[in-house]
Amino acid sequence: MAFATINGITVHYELLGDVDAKNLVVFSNSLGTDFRIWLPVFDELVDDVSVLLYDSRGHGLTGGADKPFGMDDLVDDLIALVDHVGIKRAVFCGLSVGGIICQGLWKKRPDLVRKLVLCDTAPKIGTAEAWSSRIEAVKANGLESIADAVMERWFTPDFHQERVEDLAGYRLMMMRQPADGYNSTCGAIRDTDFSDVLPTITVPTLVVVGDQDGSTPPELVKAAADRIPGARFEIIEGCGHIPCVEQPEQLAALLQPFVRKA
Ligand SMILES: O=C(O)CCC(=O)CC(=O)O
Repeated sequence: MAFATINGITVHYELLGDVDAKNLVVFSNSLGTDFRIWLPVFDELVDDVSVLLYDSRGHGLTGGADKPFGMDDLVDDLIALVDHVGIKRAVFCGLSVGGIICQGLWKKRPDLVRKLVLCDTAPKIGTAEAWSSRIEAVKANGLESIADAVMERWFTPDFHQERVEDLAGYRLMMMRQPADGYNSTCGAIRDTDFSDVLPTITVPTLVVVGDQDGSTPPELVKAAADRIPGARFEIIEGCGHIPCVEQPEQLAALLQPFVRKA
């Protein structure tokens, strides 16, 4: 558990392994989660893969929820954290809004990126109307009022039935995010479209999606992969929006050889 002051806010991060490791992966979390979503994947990784985990602005133990922020802030935080830790180049793996942040990182600082792993993400997610009405619902009635609908999108019916305790835990994780941080992140997603960035990506890129993702469906994610020259697209079976939680073995089995390949 480590903290740094980055761009005027406290950022919570964890470096597991060696900052100079060739196989270093930086993970960026999704809306309504903190970096613990990646721990089931970390458990599957072999010794020569090191990881940097962090909570994005307005989420987890990272500050910044008290002032409005946008995608530029989220991308600048990742760049500043990577510089702070002393990483020269790494594989960046982002889930959903975390994947959008990684696209923004590629746009601003391609020198930092060895490879990209984009999970359940797209250059543009959802419509402006849907994001604005979600923000209004959270302002009016809090995160609990949307929690059940979010869980339907995050996890498959099998997960709901068979992993009742985990479902309750991840529901709590979502509801414990600061509502203002959640809403600023919704606004950042609403106001971002990196469609023109994808064709500029020149590093090896792996794009994955859960076959039952209710937030960023396979067609949307496949369309994103199709815009990235040479990108590999893979579907994770029996999985909703959060493969690192629902199918960590399948995600690790794709991620690990991709990261380790010279
Ligand atoms: O998960 C994200 O980062 C954004 C996509 C989304 O809407 C997730 C959800 O369904 O709440």
